[in-house]
Amino acid sequence: FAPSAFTYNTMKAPASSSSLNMALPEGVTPIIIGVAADSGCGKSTFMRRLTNIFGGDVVGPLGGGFGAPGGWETNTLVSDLTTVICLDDYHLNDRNGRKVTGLTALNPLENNFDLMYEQVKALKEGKTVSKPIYNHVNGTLDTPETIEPTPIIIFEGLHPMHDDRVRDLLDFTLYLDISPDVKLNWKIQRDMEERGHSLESIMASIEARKPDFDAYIDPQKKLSDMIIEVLPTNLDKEDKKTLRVRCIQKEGVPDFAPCYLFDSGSTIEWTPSPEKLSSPAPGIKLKSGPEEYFGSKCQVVEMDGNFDNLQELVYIESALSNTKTKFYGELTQAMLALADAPGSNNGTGLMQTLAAFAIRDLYEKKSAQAAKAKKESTTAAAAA
Ligand SMILES: Nc1ncnc2c1ncn2[C@@H]1O[C@H](COP(=O)(O)OP(=O)(O)OP(=O)(O)O)[C@@H](O)[C@H]1O
Ligand SMILES: O=C(CO)[C@H](O)[C@H](O)COP(=O)(O)O
Repeated sequence: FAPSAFTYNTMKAPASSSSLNMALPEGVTPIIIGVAADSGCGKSTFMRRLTNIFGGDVVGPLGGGFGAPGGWETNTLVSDLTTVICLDDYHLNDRNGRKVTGLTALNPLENNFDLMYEQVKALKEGKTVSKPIYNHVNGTLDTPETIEPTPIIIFEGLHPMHDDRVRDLLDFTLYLDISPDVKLNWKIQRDMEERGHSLESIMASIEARKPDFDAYIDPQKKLSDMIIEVLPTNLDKEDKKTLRVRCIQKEGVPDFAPCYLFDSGSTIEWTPSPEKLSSPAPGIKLKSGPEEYFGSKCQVVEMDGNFDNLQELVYIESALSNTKTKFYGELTQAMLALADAPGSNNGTGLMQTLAAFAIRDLYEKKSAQAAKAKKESTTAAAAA
């Protein structure tokens, strides 16, 4: 049984709190990434792309054994280098408790930011923590699980950037900004077609969450280093399925150089040759250039439309610079490895994969800096 990030919300952790993930190498400070999005906006899919880039087996939460008698639900996903922690685990009250307060889980008052801060800080310092678990099946707060730090720790969920103390600890932040129409389509696909919910209940749930989403979740996009915006296509106003995806990358983020098409600083609109990249109607168009996003200077790469043949993506890869890949074709290869994942024929998969390479690059730069600093301090100590 090979676990995938698609299943991690329902995996069972072993009753034991032992962990099989790789110990943190001496002197390495974990890098901490925040990924913010509403529920049902593609976080699990993105996590799957990210852990795929880092390689190593996804050993399952706390080292496998899930499904063991007496195991419990966990939201944590552990692989060799990465640990993905779901911030739902920091809900203050269980589902019944929220019925009493009358507040939604999106409201900051329903989340324990003091504990979140303490645990993000401890993990960043290389310490082990005992983290609560929010059980989405029962709506209960379950027995905490032991989390040991790995070199990369990802905090994904509703509020990674809401609390200043937590935000200051994050080395890189990402927001998945899914437009309301697209969000509804994805919800219908999952909750109606796969989970048997009615259209009315899906619409009612989105409506009920909207005020708190607007007040507490959406504002985090302004604070993010990278925003992946998913919108309906501009190529055909009648087309409700095709997506336009924009990767908004802030300038001036330490150790992060934005990706662009053809020429840095230029504004480019590009319709790839249909001989080299076949696409179904309404076609495909790319753009790249500098923009302002809520007062910050950014570099934006955009793809509108779908492609027919994933192998041909290498043509687009050849036009992209600063992808942080290690060899030509690695981007296409990473997309091909997860060809079955949602968004593999459009800009959502492409931009998520670019984000994953950016995070790998950041990790490698920070590790190299830590190794250099350690060597210098050892040399200085020996000389003294
Ligand atoms: N790029 C995409 N293209 C098309 N559909 C997508 C894409 N990403 C996600 N979806 C759809 O949205 C659904 C939710 O995606 P996913 O489970 O990754 O979101 P999530 O943010 O992890 O959700 P939750 O927080 O509720 O667990 C998927 O089942 C799929 O139907
Ligand atoms: O927004 C959510 C997840 O990101 C959930 O609504 C929240 O965690 C509460 O969960 P549930 O609805 O299963 O009680």
